[in-house]
Amino acid sequence: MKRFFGRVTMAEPKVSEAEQDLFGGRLLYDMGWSNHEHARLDLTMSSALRTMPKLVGATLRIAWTADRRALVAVAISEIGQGIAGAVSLLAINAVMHALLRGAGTATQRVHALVPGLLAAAGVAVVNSALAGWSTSRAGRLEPLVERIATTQYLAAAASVELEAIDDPDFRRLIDVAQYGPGSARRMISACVAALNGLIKLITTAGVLTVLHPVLLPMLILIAAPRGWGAMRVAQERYVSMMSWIEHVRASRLIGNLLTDRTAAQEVRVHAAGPFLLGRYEAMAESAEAEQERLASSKALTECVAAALSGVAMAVTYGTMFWLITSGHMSLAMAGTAVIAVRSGSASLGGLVMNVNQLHEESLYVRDHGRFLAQAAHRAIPQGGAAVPERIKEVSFDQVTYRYPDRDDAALDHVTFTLPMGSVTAVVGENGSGKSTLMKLLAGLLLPQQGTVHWGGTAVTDLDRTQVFERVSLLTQDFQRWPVTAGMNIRIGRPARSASSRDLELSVDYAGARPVIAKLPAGLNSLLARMFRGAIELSGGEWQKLGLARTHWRHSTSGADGVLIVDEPTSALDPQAEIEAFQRIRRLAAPHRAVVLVTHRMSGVRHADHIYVLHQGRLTEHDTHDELIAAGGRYAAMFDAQAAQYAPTGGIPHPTTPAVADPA
Ligand SMILES: Nc1ncnc2c1ncn2[C@@H]1O[C@H](COP(=O)(O)OP(=O)(O)OP(=O)(O)O)[C@@H](O)[C@H]1O
Repeated sequence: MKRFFGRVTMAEPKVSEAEQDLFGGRLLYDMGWSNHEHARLDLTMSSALRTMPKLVGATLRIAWTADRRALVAVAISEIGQGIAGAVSLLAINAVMHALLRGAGTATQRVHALVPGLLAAAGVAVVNSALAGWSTSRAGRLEPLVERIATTQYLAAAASVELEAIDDPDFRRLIDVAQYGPGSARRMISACVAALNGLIKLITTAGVLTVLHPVLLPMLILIAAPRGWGAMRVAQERYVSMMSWIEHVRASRLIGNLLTDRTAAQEVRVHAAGPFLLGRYEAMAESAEAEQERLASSKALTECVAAALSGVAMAVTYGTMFWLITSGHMSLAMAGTAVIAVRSGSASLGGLVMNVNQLHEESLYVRDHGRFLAQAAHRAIPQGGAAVPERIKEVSFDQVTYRYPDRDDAALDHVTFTLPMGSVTAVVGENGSGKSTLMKLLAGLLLPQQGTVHWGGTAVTDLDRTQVFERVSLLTQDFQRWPVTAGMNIRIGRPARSASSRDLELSVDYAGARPVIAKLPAGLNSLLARMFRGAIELSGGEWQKLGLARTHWRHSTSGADGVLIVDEPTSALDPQAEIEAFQRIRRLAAPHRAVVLVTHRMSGVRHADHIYVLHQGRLTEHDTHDELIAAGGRYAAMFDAQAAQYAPTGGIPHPTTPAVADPA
């Protein structure tokens, strides 16, 4: 009994040898939608019904704002179909009466059938017209609702502070909310189907009650086991899915690695391919066994449900037989009742399934709503003071910043000034806080302590959109947009239209002319490997395009601003690197402050100011010559790199392998 009626539980799937080997144990994805585990497991009819109105209401509100006429049309046509169903039952009842209880000759009785049959045919025509109307209107609403929900999602994600994007909890919410729009779309069809089922059920129940009050509980008795069966199968499926989801994803991850482009070389040369394929097969086999178990369990549950429903059906027909023989019900009435019971039980079974689906989808719609609310809370504030055309300098005053999930500050009481027209270099070991400093400078992060001033005004009081307007970024992981080469440059200031000729200056500035000359359609060549005919550039060629983009952005603004260049030359050959540093230096103009972050000490020496960061603190500050003379951390870093090029530099000899080759 407990097997069928107890709570659905499942043993934790055994960690396969392959998972143990590859991941060191069970893989737990840091994905938001595993948050649904508890909500999904709580998938009982009562909990589904309790939360339903609010969640359905949220989707219907989107539909209402999207196209209220279409929504009203769907509602009217569904209600109309329900009424048509009831009228059709009454017409059938009239036909039964004329056939079984009518007086007169056979011809006269057949004639008496005609009005009832005509009414039934008319109702069927109206019913299918209404169904068509509903389908067409719902077909308009569904994509509209999905589009609105998707646009809301994308707009909200793009408008939040960078800090929110770095926050793991918020990232999880972004992950899970992406399923909301698709669910909202499916909720429309599930709502329509549920409304249809509900109205049909109410009208059938009404007709049955008119025929004989005892038939209504009988109807519920017949449909209830099927509803229970559907719910039970769904619960088992969810429990299994939630228990196996990590396993399935892990095997998919392994499978993807075998086709992945970046892994392709090692898959072949290191023979990682056959190794991973073996692990993939082992993991897939255990997932298949679970699918088989689930299918057998479903078959068994459905058999039990059908048997219970059959028993209830037999009791109903037995009761009807007794009612007929005891003279409480006419034969004609019984005929109508049989039809009503059959259509009513189908409606009830369908309704249970639809409510079930609504509940499932509504979990994702709820996450979508939660994401929109939190994103609004964490959005970059609109408005603020205008940034003056001339600001003379940008300065940091005792600025401290700590990432949300970190104990130590990435930047600790940092104070410095960037005058317009200067080139400032920031150096320091990995993780010393250079990139964080750049994000604060760009207004992407706000200090938790201290102030960043643009001119005389704190960045927190300024209109952030205007602050962003004054910043140009060229970071080591700059965006390689999957668009044409020309658009990859123009997108530095996308609002401004530009012809190929307009972009030429930037192309020349970045030394990218040979790169463009090699492309089949010049600036019009598509740089997106996923599309047919697109071209792939090398890392260094991409960096030249990135530099051209930065130039385009700067050359299209005359106001005071900051150019942030973070490791711009990591992929350039030595000659291109020297030229790139010279170009970056030339970018310092009276109305521009250039900030350069690099580990290449040769590119730093000509900067006007050099700041050394160590564990989030500014430890040294001066010109190259002064810092070398001081013999501190900067001098040590410079000497270490210079020593690599010294003729006497020792090259380590090959050593005996630490792990002996197997004999
Ligand atoms: N998004 C983030 N979330 C949490 N911690 C971060 C994040 N970004 C950086 N950190 C941490 O902040 C510290 C400073 O990182 P940052 O990237 O600013 O260093 P960096 O000097 O630019 O390093 P590198 O030279 O390697 O690029 C590091 O300890 C790093 O792990």
